[in-house]
Amino acid sequence: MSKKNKVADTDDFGGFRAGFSVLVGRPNAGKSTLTNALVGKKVAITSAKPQTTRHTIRGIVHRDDAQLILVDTPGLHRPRTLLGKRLNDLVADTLAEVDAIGFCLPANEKIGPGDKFIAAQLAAVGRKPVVAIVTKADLVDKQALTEQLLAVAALGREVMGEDGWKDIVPVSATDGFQVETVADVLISHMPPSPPLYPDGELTDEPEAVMVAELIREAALEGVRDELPHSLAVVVEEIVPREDRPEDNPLLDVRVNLYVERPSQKAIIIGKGGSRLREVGTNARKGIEALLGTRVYLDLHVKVAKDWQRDPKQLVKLGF
Ligand SMILES: Nc1nc2c(ncn2[C@@H]2O[C@H](COP(=O)(O)OP(=O)(O)OP(=O)(O)O)[C@@H](O)[C@H]2O)c(=O)[nH]1
Repeated sequence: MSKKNKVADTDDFGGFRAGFSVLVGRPNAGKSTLTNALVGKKVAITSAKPQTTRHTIRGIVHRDDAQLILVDTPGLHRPRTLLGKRLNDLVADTLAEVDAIGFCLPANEKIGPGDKFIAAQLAAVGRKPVVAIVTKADLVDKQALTEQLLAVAALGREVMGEDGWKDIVPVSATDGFQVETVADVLISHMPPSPPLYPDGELTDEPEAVMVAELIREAALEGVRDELPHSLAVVVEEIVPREDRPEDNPLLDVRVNLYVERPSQKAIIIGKGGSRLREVGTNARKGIEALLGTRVYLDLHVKVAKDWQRDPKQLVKLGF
């Protein structure tokens, strides 16, 4: 991915680095929790298609000197549901497109067949930097952590050859221990590159911008003359609904529509809420197609008289 985005090999972009990374590991290894800790907010947008990749962005770490884009792995951590060539293709595709791989192994569980299976897959990819991340460090004492680090190092030498993993980092995503270090280490393996995505809050990320645009379109349908520039759409949150079956996920998308006057609010909402329901239904179809998953769309219409003049609001609204 990043290679296609590189502008020139000779330019070092003022020391800026940007690229793609994937966290792999068996189920329950702590990948999602670590992703959220790294990204620093609840982002779990699914199935948006960034640039040239087919892979889902799980979150983006923005820094003054770097950008780390965490993508999802299809299949790697679910070996039982995929067989043979298909699995190998999927794995090879994902792993070939990232700049570094973070291999998560929990500190509090012995290395097992699931870990070894993944380790072997990683070794088969060859030449990609693999950073071993020993997760849930808070669950064990120092001695047990040391022992696990040694066992993980031994696994690295076993599958990757003498040099083993590029780095081994213990981390606790829940108490923040070494989360920054994980980011530092992964970023050290990113290539020199300009930022690949705009910085900022969820509202500035490509998926949220597109979601907002779909809602804006639907909300203005047929009433464009009455609501010219006074409508701002802010995606507050895109989060997966908890306790959904894995094969039938649902995303909660919470959105505020800001208008300037109560009369405009009435137009958007319509008689008894009928128009807003229609807006929601129309927008939802587009959003589901965009994100590739079912969506529960929660729309709120608010009057924010001065939003066009308030700099803080403007930033929030993505201007
Ligand atoms: N104590 C502790 N628990 C953690 C930590 N990270 C994750 N957990 C817990 O471990 C469990 C699994 O974490 P997830 O982040 O969902 O693991 P995952 O690898 O994304 O799991 P799959 O989606 O099944 O692949 C959850 O109950 C987390 O709360 C940690 O640093 N410390």
